[in-house]
Amino acid sequence: VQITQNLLFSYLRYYLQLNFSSLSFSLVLLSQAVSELANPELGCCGKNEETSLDLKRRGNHCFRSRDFDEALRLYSKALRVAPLDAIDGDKSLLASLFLNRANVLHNLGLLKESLRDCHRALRIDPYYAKAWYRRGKLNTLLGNYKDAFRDITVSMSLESSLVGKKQLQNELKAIPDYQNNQTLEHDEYRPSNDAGVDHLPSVQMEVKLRCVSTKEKGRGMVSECDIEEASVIHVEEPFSVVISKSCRETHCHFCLNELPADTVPCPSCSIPVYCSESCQIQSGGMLSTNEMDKHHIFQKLPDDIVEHIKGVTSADIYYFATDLIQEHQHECRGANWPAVLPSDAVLAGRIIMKLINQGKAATDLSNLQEILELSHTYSKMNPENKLELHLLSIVLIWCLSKSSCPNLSVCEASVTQTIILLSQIKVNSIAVARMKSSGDSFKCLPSGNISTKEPIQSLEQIRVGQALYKTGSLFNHSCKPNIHLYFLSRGLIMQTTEFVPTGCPLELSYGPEVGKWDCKNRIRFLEEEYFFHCRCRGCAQINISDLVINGYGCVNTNCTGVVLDSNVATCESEKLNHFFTAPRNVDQQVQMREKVYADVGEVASSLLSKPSGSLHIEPEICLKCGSRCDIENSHAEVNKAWNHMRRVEELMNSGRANYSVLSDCSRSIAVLRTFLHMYNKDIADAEDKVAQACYLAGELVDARKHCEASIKILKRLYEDEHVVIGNEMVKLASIQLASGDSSGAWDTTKRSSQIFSKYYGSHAETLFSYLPCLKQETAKAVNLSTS
Ligand SMILES: C[S@@+](CC[C@H](N)C(=O)[O-])C[C@H]1O[C@@H](n2cnc3c(N)ncnc32)[C@H](O)[C@@H]1O
Repeated sequence: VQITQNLLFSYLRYYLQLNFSSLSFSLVLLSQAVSELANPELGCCGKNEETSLDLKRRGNHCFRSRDFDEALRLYSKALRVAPLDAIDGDKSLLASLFLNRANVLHNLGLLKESLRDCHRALRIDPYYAKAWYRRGKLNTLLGNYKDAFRDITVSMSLESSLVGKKQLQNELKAIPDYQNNQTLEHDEYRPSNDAGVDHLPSVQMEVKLRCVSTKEKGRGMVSECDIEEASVIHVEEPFSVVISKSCRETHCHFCLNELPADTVPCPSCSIPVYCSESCQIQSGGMLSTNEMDKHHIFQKLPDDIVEHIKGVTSADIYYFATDLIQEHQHECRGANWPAVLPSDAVLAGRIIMKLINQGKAATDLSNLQEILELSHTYSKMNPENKLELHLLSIVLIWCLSKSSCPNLSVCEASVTQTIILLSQIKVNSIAVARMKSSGDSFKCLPSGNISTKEPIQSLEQIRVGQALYKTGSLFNHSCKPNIHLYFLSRGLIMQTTEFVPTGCPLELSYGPEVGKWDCKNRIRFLEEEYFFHCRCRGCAQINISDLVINGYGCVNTNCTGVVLDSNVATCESEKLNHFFTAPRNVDQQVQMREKVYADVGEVASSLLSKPSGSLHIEPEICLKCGSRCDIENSHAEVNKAWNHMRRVEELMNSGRANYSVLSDCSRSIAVLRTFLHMYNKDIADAEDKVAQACYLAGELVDARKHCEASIKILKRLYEDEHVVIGNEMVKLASIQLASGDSSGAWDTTKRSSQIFSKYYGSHAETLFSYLPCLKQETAKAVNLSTS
C-alpha cells in the first residue's frame, strides 16, 4: 500500500505541476479509496467468529422479544461474517444461524424462504434434529405431506429422549394423509430452492444482423432483412458484470435481482450476498461438499427415508455451471479493494482476471486490446479524466497482483493496457437497470384492491449494475432509437420499437432521447459522458420536439408559434445549415435536401404554418408570426411559478395537501401556460405533479384533467406509442378506475399494455408487476358494471 501511495502521489505531483489547481470529485474519492486500502481496520473483509456470535446473541434477544424484522436483519448479518468451520456449543455456527433465521422467517409468514433456510442448515449438518423437525412443520403447512412425513421421521430417529420421540410420533399422526404416506413409494427429490436466473428468449431465425463501419460512427449494427416492430433482435449474457455500490445490500451480487429475505452469503468473505446458492456458486465457486456415505447413523432407516436424507443434504445439485469462470473468486481473498474501488475498476479487474484464467491474456496484459476489440475515446478525454484512469489502473494492477494474481506484472505495459481498458469500459459498458418496485403506485394489496394512498406510479429505473456485453457494445446511439434494450437478470434483450427495413442501422439510446431533452442538452451529455459528438438522425434533422420542448410562447395571444432562447436557436440553426453545407456528392445532396425539406415541411405545416423550406430560426423571435418576445422576463416569471410549485410539492410530500394547495398549483400552471409554449415539457411535468396531488387528495376529476393534459403534451414531444406515454396511461387508468370510469380504465390499460409489449415483449408483465394487477382490477370493474 505504501509503495502504491508513493507512486500515486508522485504521479499526482507530476500532474499538478501541469496546472491542476483543484482535484475533481472523482479524484478526491479515489484518494479516499487509497487511504481506505491502507487502513488495517478496513483492510479485511474476511469472516469474524466473534462478531458473528455477538450478532447471533442480539438476534436471539430480538427473537425472544418478538422483534422479528430486527432478528432477521441481525441473523443475516451474522451469517455474512460467520466462518465456515465456527462452532457454537455443539453445533456449526452457520447451521444454527440458518435454523434461527428459518424460525424468524416462519414467524414472518415467509414459509418458502424458511424452508430454504432449513435446507441450508441440513446441508451443513445432516444430524440437526431441530432443522428436520422445522422442515417437517413447514412442509406440512405448504402441503408437501410426503416430505413432511419423511422429515419428521428423520427428526424422530435423531431424538434420544422417549418423551421427545412420543411428541414427534404425535406430530407424524397430525400430518394429513398420514396413512397414505406410510405406504408411498420413494420418488425423486425435487429441490425447493433457488429462484435461479431468468432464461433469455430466443431470437427468431430469420432476424439477421451485420456489423458495418462508417466514418462518422465507427462500427455499428445494421439489419440484413426487414424486421417487424417489437421483434427480439439480440440477446446476450454479459462478458462481465459488477453490482452498483448503492445496490449492494438490496440486490443479488450475481443475477442483480432483488434479494429475498433469505439471503445467501459468500462462504469465504463478508462482501457479497446472493439470492440463492446457484448465484453464489456461479459467482464465487463451490466450497463445501457433502459426505453422506459416512452417515452410518441413518443406516437403520428405511431405504426411502435414507434416499430422502441424501436428496435434501446432498450438494451435487449445485455443481452445475461451475465450468464458468467465477467472477468473484479472485476478489475473495480477505482484501477489501473490491468494496473500496469504484465500480469501473472492479469491472476492469473482473475482465482482466477472466481473460487471464481463460489463458487468453498475457501476464503483462500486452494483448488485452487485441482480444477485446473494443473502441475507446481516450484521446478525447480531458486531462483530469485521464489522470483518474492512470491512477486507477496503477491501484488496480497493484491490488490484483498482491491479492490474487502474483504472476501479473506491475509494469508499463500492464498499466497502459489497463488505462485503455478503463477508457473502453467508460464508452462500452452498459448500465443494467431495473424498474423500481418500491414506492409503486396503487400497490396491489393482498385483497387485490388498489390503494389510492400511494403516489401514482412513475417510470423510474434504478441502475443495479454495470456490465460489458461484447456484441451489445457494437450498437451505436441514436436520440431517435429504433431499438430498445432491457434486462432479465444479467441478460440483455434488444427489441425493435418500429419496423426496420433492410440495411437500416439498428440504434439504441445511451440515455438522451428526442422528447426527453432538447438537442443541445443531448449533445452536451453525450460529449461529457461518452466523449463523442452525436451524429444521429434526431440531432441532424429539425423536429417538432426539439423546437418546442424548452420553447416560450408568442406574445401575440392568438399565435401558437414558438420562441427560442439563443442557445436553442443556435443549435437548431446549425442543424438547418449543416444539411446544406456538409460535403456530399450531388445525389446525396439532392436526397438530403428533399429529406430535410420533408421534415421541415412536416414541422412547419403542423406547428408553424410555414411553407416547406422557409423556416428561419432566430432567437427571441416567434417562428410563426415573427413577433419579438422578452425571454428574460418570461424566464423570470416561469422561475417564480416553479419555485411556488416546489414549495407546494414539499407540502404534499409532508401530507399537507388540501384544496388551497391544489388551487395554488393550478395558478402556477396557468403562469407556465402564459409564458411557455403550449408543448413545453415543463408544463407536462407540472401537469403530472398536480395530477398526482389531486389523486392523493381525492380530487379525481381534476386529477384526470391534469393527467390527460400531460399526456397530450408528451405525445407531441415523443411519439404516440412511446413507453413514456404508456407510463402516463397507467396513471390515467388508475385515476379512471378510482373515479368509477371502468370502461375508460379498461381501454387505457389495454393501450398502455400494447405500448409496454412493444418495448418489453412478453416480459412486460414480469418487469412491471403492477400491470397484471391493473388489468385484473379493470376487468373486474368492467364485469361489475356490465353485470
Ligand atoms: C459503444 S461504442 C459503439 C460501437 C463503436 N461505433 C465501435 O466502433 O466499436 C460507442 C462509440 O461509438 C461511436 N458512436 C456511437 N453512436 C454515435 C453517434 N450517434 N454519433 C457519433 N458517434 C457515435 C462513438 O465513438 C462512441 O464512443
